[in-house]
Amino acid sequence: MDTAKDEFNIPNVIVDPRTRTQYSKGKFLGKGGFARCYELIDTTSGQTFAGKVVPKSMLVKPHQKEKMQQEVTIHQSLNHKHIVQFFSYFEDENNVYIILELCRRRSLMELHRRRKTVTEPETRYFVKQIVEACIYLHEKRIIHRDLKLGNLFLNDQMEIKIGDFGLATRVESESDRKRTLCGTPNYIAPEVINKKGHSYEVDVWSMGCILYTLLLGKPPFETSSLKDTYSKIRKNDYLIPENRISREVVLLIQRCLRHEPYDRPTMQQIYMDPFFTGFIPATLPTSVCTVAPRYS
Ligand SMILES: COc1cc(C(=O)NC2CCN(C)CC2)ccc1Nc1cc2c(cn1)c(C)nn2-c1cc(Cl)cc(CCC(N)=O)c1
Repeated sequence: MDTAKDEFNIPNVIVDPRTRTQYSKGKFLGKGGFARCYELIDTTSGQTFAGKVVPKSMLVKPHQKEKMQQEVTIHQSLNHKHIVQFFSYFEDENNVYIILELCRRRSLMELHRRRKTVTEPETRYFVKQIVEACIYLHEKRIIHRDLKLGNLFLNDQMEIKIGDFGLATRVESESDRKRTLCGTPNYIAPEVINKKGHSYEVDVWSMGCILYTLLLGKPPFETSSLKDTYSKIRKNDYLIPENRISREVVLLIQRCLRHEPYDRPTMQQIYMDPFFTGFIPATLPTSVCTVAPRYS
């Protein structure tokens, strides 16, 4: 067995001791938090996965171990068309490995960066899939808490797959309000900044930010400093140029970005919103990663 190691102590052949599956290490895909992500190829089936690799040297403090365990426990429990499939989790002497569904078209972040704004039919197509997955999560009493373009992965069929449950949590009861969030969500809700209790409504807030960013080309509260962004979020200070997008989606964004959590719609109510009565393409070509589609 080839035990050659590169600078990150990842052997070129990785073995899952439980299933005895052998993976060869492929292309570096990117990094996030403590993790580095690689293509991992099952040497028997030839199937390629996204392998998140976390050095154990990064998991020394108890709360870091607990956070990793929480991510695995939650992600392992999920099974939905629009959520990244969790396949396996194992470790060797140096690293922890999480074997996940590979999404070859990367994420909405790259599409957004390339396209700047997307059309309303594309937005309905993507957001409908995200909301279906969130209805499933909230029914299982799970809050994702870090819905953002970079966590909304895309497969070769241009289907959405929600990933990265590193900030996700389980709500103990319907009245349970979470008080802590260790980490900094990208589209952070005001009740999290103000350290009030928070719950499912933080994912709805993120949906408002995602809708705004896809359609208008930049996030609603963006400034040059985190402090100023937090101040705008606290004051609910954002503008929607109403002449550029339809009335329905202006109203939907405004409802999702209401300062008070209980004033926001549930995911089910978003799903039933008039915005989704507009044209929704059944599929999208991969060309939308670079150019707007022409609807026949
Ligand atoms: C073929 O599939 C992919 C390719 C690429 C890619 O082309 N990355 C290039 C690699 C070379 N450098 C120079 C530019 C980016 C990136 C992601 C791919 N797929 C891909 C990546 C995936 C997943 C599924 N599928 C999952 C699940 N988790 N992660 C994951 C995990 C981490 Cl820790 C970091 C990143 C990178 C940040 C990001 N949001 O893309 C991703």
